[in-house]
Amino acid sequence: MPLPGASRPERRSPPGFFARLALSPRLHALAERIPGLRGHARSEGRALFEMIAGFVRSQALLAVVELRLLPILAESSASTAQLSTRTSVPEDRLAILLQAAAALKLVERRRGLWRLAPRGAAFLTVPGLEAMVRHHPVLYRDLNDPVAFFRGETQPELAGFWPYVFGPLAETDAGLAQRYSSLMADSQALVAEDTLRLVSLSDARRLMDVGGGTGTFLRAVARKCPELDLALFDLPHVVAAAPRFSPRLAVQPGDFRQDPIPAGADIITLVRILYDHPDTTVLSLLSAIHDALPQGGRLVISEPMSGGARPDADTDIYFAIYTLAMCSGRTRSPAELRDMLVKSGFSTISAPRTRRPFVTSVIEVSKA
Ligand SMILES: C[S@@+](CC[C@H](N)C(=O)[O-])C[C@H]1O[C@@H](n2cnc3c(N)ncnc32)[C@H](O)[C@@H]1O
Repeated sequence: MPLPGASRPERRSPPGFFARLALSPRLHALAERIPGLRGHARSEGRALFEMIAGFVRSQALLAVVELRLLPILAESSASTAQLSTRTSVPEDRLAILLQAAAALKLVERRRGLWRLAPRGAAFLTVPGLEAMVRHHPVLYRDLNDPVAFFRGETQPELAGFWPYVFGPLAETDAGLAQRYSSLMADSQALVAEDTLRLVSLSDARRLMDVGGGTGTFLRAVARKCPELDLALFDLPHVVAAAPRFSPRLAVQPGDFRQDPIPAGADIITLVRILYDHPDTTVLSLLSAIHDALPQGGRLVISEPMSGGARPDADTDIYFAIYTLAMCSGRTRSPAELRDMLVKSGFSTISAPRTRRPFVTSVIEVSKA
């Protein structure tokens, strides 16, 4: 029996059965000769290569976006020489980028001319994608030394980025604030669409969106439920820029880290809010929302969530590492959120629902 204070031997267990098999080079050679296993081995090989080379894809995409190749091709098809003139990229180097873009299925080549492919057209059409790609160099720089990053030895630029965009400093750089508020508003379209398909508002009377920015989500709510009274709660300098788009909209400036959440709504939404904040802030915000809701009132949490016990390739890589770089919040699993909701007084908590985990997942709770 270990003495008090003595360090316990670490529990170690060997890799699982399939991992042990995969560690055997002989099995790899054998797998190539057995039809059923051959397909599996090759798709695993491809998955490994995609993982290794993923950063080059993202940077090729960034070049395509920054050079505005897709909007140019949306106007009309063009030769490599014509595109070289428009982008000031030497023809031989641009040919390599265009070939990569074709491999990404963003563009395609017909009779010597490049044209927009359906995926490239979708990229241009889905709101927020272009702005999202264009803000990624910040995260890319933060991950330049990933070991130091995970050891916590770096000072990520992203940690100052969003506070700068939304914080008081933004008042001195309106252009930057506008650009990234637009990114939030643009990317909100998909989040709102999925959230409103997953949540019924038929019995609601007044909905308050806490941290609702300039009201993009509420505008989507108003389109779906024109009879609903709406309230927008966000920091004073953020709501100052919110268009008063409906006589049913009440704007309620406040700071949820120090002000109470105003009462009066029977449904409160938190859309892409909790993952920006540490556990202490989240717990006090959830308790304040519990206080503000009437009996039977509902809280809807909508944001990308970790897969928890079943890791999710989109949220547990992109969102979890993004929020780690922000140094303020974290991407939580539904089980973690459920624990925090219980601690905040909520008891009836729905199972998480999602249409596309990389867009958002929704948890609904009601006050008993
Ligand atoms: C990630 S944005 C999400 C905006 C919007 N809900 C959406 O999904 O597009 C976070 C929002 O929370 C607001 N916010 C951050 N801290 C806040 C606080 N202490 N009190 C009120 N709002 C806050 C920000 O101003 C910003 O509008």
